[in-house]
Amino acid sequence: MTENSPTDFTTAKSDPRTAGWRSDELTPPDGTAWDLLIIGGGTAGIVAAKTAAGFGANVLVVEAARTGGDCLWTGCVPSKALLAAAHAAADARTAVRYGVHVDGVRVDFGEVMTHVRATIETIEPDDSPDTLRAAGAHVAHGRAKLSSPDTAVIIDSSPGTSAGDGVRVRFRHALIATGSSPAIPPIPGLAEADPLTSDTIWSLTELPQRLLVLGGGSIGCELGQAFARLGSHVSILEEAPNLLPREDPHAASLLLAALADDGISISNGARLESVERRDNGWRGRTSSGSTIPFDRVLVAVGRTPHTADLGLEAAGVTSDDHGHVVVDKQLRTSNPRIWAAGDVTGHPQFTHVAGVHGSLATSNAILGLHRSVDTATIPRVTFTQPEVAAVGVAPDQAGAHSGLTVRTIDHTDLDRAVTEDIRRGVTRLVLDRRGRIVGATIVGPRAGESLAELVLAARQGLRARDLATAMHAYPTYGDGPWRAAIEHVQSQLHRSAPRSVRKILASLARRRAH
Ligand SMILES: Cc1cc2nc3c(=O)[nH]c(=O)nc-3n(C[C@H](O)[C@H](O)[C@H](O)COP(=O)(O)OP(=O)(O)OC[C@H]3O[C@@H](n4cnc5c(N)ncnc54)[C@H](O)[C@@H]3O)c2cc1C
Ligand SMILES: NC(=O)c1ccc[n+]([C@@H]2O[C@H](COP(=O)([O-])OP(=O)(O)OC[C@H]3O[C@@H](n4cnc5c(N)ncnc54)[C@H](O)[C@@H]3O)[C@@H](O)[C@H]2O)c1
Repeated sequence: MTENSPTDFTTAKSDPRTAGWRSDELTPPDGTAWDLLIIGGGTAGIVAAKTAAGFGANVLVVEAARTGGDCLWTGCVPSKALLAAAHAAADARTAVRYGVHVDGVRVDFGEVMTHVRATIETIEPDDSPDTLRAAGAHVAHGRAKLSSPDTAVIIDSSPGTSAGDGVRVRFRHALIATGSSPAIPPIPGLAEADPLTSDTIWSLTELPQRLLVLGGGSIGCELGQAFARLGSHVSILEEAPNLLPREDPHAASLLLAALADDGISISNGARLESVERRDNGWRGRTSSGSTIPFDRVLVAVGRTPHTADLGLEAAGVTSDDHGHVVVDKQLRTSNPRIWAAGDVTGHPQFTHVAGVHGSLATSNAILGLHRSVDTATIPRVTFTQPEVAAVGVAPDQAGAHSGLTVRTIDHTDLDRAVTEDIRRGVTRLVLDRRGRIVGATIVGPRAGESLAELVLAARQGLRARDLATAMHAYPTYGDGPWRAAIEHVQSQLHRSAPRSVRKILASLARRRAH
């Protein structure tokens, strides 16, 4: 796998190449060592910098490109802005099912991308160098490389500056928060087809007519659906038997049906073997013997951590076979002075994880705390329509653990889903022997929002009966988890209650259903 380097996307203020970023003095205020040197100014680095400055520490953030990182410039923010436009187009086209006729839906891709850029520019000030300085951190533009267990060299990489030997800085603690880049598999002919990635797709000025998406994970499904709804003919090729292979297969099958409704051709269980040029574009050959014609290909097969040229060895920091920095539960590396946070650690790659990591590692480093990361209740949401949201144990994994029960509520007769005529969806709760919620998967509109109470429940060890006794507003999608919890409580009562009580419960359940 090779790495792609990020490309320019906007001309917003925190891009040093367009705004003449000013680097702060690299000598620490006490003249000896920085309390915390942060390498990388993405989500993990930014949260760490604000946390450390809040503790009164002398903190220096070194960022090689633009503060804000992947999430702001090429990840969550542009992808959700693009999806908002795509979903609006699809809603307009399908409004006819409510008797609302929206004739002649036309997508202007240039205007869609203007909306995407405007979204970034609105959020960008939260992550800018000036905001970090206002919080009390020092910010430098440059590439940092660890040079010993307590020093790093910072090389200014702004255009017009000569690389030179760089400036050596000393630190009491350092945080590696260098993130990751899209991986490109070595497939014959792929490089010649100038593959797009989540870094470069934002520079498109025209909608590709035929887009091949390699990988049916979060990026492949989100961007595949976005481009299909904006007007591209999209094919998704996923080597695993299901889309979103980390999620419950039932959830994946509902998403597959929705993507097929968008006109997307999906090939599961097949690999791309080679790519060759054709007169009118490109053609991919798959391991199942089929061919896929396309104009552009988007590669979304996972990510490579940024550790290749970081001086890990000189600093005594261990990395694993994939290049991820190895950390313990407290996010400390094999060098006790050095910590790591976010995508570079190999923990689930989400902005909320990067942010929590940044705060936790900094508190442990600066205050000497021993807080551990919670890996059991990390929420994950794929922002397709329908959304696929999950936390904890996936329902299909429940069988692998003893004593777990799955409660499933199909959305076909969930009143809110019926009123909106969006009945393709499901809520599944995974409960342990004591009825505690240890996992949940929801597919449907705003599933990410519905998930929040289940994340809290799983984190706090709440039981189905706690959820069942909390009144939920009618009609909401929150009815899905509520009904699943009630169903569980009822089944437990049925098991233990005498026949007369069971009859009363059954009649109550019947009345509730009417
Ligand atoms: C298309 C897409 C959509 C996504 N959508 C979501 C979503 O909806 N929700 C969600 O939770 N997550 C989403 N993610 C994932 C999320 O963007 C990442 O998990 C998150 O941004 C990781 O943050 P980070 O701070 O670890 O790394 P990054 O944001 O990558 O920051 C690392 C920074 O370090 C800098 N750097 C690297 N090496 C050096 C060096 N040697 N010296 C100095 N600086 C250096 C880089 O320039 C970069 O700015 C998405 C990702 C993609 C690609
Ligand atoms: N909504 C969100 O939170 C969100 C959205 C986008 C990205 N992300 C984060 O970004 C990370 C990277 O996203 P991603 O989609 O690149 O990775 P991913 O790991 O989510 O999915 C990659 C997919 O590509 C498949 N694959 C791998 N090699 C392949 C090959 N040669 N041919 C065909 N398929 C192949 C894998 O089986 C997998 O399903 C995700 O893990 C996620 O954490 C999050």
